[in-house]
Amino acid sequence: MTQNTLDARDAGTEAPLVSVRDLKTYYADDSIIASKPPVKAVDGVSFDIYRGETLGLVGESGCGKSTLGRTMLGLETATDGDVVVDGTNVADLSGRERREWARNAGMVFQDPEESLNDRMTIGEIVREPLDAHSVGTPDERRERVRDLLTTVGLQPEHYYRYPHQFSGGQKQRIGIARALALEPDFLVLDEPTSALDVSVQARIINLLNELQDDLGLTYLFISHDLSVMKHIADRIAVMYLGNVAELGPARDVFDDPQHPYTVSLLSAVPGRHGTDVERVALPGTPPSPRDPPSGCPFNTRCPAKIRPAKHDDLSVDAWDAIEAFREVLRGRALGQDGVLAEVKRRLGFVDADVTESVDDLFSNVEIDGDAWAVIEQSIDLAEDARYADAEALLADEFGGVCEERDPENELGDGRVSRCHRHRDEYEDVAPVVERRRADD
Ligand SMILES: Nc1ncnc2c1ncn2[C@@H]1O[C@H](COP(=O)(O)OP(=O)(O)OP(=O)(O)O)[C@@H](O)[C@H]1O
Repeated sequence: MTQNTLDARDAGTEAPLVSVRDLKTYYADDSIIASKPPVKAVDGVSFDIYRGETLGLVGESGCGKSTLGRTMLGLETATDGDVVVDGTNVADLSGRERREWARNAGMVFQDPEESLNDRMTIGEIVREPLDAHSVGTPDERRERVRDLLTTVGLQPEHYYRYPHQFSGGQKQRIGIARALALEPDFLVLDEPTSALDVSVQARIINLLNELQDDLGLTYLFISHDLSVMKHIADRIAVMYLGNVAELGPARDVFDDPQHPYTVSLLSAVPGRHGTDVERVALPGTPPSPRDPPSGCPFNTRCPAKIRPAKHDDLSVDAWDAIEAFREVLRGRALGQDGVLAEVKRRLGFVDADVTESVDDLFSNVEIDGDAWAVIEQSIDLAEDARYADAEALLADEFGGVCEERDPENELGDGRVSRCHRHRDEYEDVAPVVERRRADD
């Protein structure tokens, strides 16, 4: 990206190529028997992508990256919100217009093995979009394919070969040539290097960077791997459970992460800037996108969660035990069949698994006074299979602001970090994470 582009954006005079506003993509459960809540794969995402830039989208598996990319291309239908490309709302397009939009955008997929049809020649694979849109004469199309093969670093003679004759990196070049066939302005690159060896990854990233400069392309580059982003992204959006937790210029996100989730992701990148950043291990697993937590989506695993002041004296071990017990309760509440639970309650059933979890979690930690009284009440409810009530009691007592309210973006200057800790009344993220890690 040029300095002029950056200046224009800073001055607010450059219009974005793509604007995503409060985008939601939910997958409904179609089964008639036991219908569950929808999977909230993308749950209220907003950002802009400017012409000629690469926005890196990073996050753990299942956080909604692919769904977001596919929705932006009109390959999934948004449940709510807008994707506006060059002033046109993708959701409003239909028929011919949607085909036209598809022409101006393309997608490169993770696994070149799977995305290339082994029974077609390379020429046919790359030519397919040109044939589908009846671009030029057959001779012109063949010529264009030969040019495209050269553009991505292959040979025109490869036209009549088959995918199995190529290496992983070469196959990804074929996938890129195909995505470029219709001269798109905007490309979604979904983990395009994840299936490749590190040295091949670097070559594909170089190719993508060169193509961007030569053809003025705009990229959404999806990866679960933050270290890859360093080599390609101008800005980075960090996604967690269907939401963007943090977004900012790549260098700022790397050098000065603001959101606790980014802090923990970065701590897992080996040898970051040669520093010896200690790893922040996240407890538990991401919650189900069918049943995201209330308040901040990251609150169930956050290493900097704001705790209610009245329980300031509880140790890190005590908090870990309480959070782990709450996760057990949430899991059981989610898997609970209402009728079966009612029958168990009436029969005076005691949930032995809960008793075992309680022994496991609480036998070696000290929790006294009011806090323990509430935990005991919750254990009684859980042993009666009243998991949701047990969890609600703990949420009331130990929840705090992170569970009560979804944080807004609390930063300015082109950066986003949705965390309550950026407000003046709370201590900053970094010292809290550091202290809790030291106490661990
Ligand atoms: N067609 C579908 N029907 C129902 N649920 C889906 C569908 N596609 C994705 N999901 C669910 O939506 C959530 C987000 O999935 P998505 O593939 O977008 O995440 P991701 O971050 O790209 O993960 P990965 O890196 O593993 O591909 C997951 O819980 C996934 O199981």
